[in-house]
Amino acid sequence: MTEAILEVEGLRKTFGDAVAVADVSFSLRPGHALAVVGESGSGKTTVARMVVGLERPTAGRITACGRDRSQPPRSARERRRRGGEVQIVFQDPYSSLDPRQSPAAAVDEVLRLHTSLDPASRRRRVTELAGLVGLDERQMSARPAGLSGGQRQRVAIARALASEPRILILDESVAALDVSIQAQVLNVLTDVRERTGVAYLFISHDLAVVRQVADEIVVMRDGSIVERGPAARVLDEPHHQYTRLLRASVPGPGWRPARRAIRKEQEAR
Ligand SMILES: Nc1ncnc2c1ncn2[C@@H]1O[C@H](COP(=O)(O)OP(=O)(O)OP(=O)(O)O)[C@@H](O)[C@H]1O
Repeated sequence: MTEAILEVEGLRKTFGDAVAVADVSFSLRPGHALAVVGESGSGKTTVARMVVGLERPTAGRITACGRDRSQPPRSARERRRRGGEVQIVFQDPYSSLDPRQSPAAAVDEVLRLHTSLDPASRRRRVTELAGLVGLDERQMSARPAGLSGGQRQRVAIARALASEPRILILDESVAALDVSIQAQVLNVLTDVRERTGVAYLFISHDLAVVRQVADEIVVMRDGSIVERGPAARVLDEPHHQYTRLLRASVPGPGWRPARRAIRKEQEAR
């Protein structure tokens, strides 16, 4: 079995008396996509923030690319290396970009920080990354205000990929987009994974979205994992009642109000 690119063991985070993440363990294989699902407040974002280094774990271990990152980095170099290995794309494409900076300049900034490419090679790489996410030259030199939500999220993905991360965390990255635009960005993510071999940690409350991208799923409730397994199995034959509840609350073909769905499940057992 391939060694995990990301390993999380016994991860815990408390804020004062509040337990945001109780005890979470999972692993992600290179090039795979693991979704962390759960309703609002279940601790998904806190897990993502700890993995990328924005939040310090109260307990537990995070190993990415074979190196421990449970403790803060000891040097600027270490910080930069960690930043290169794991990148994150947030939910809100409107606030995640500098309004004064063109997408090309934003991507170039990351290339300058994380690579030793000369200016001409950086320009070529900016064009390559733009192609990877489906943005043209005009869009790459526009101001973010002149781009649509989907285009901005493509910029955020291109910028995140500029450091050639092995792991990309997508924290509700398509949640703010219209359904048709969501589908386009999810297609971009599928292409990117195929072409680069990057692994995804995909945080979402939306099971319909998760179905399109994830190989495996962990289901979080109140800071703990209540179910895990291959995506199709968890979505089509959930073992845990909470997963059934989540699934039942997704409007779509066969949708029923959650309470009734749960009662029916219980009656059927
Ligand atoms: N900085 C913080 N200070 C205090 N409590 C926090 C902080 N960050 C998160 N929490 C709490 O931790 C719990 C988990 O929050 P988290 O954002 O990780 O959940 P989530 O599943 O990602 O939900 P959402 O999708 O709404 O962001 C919540 O009860 C939240 O209020």
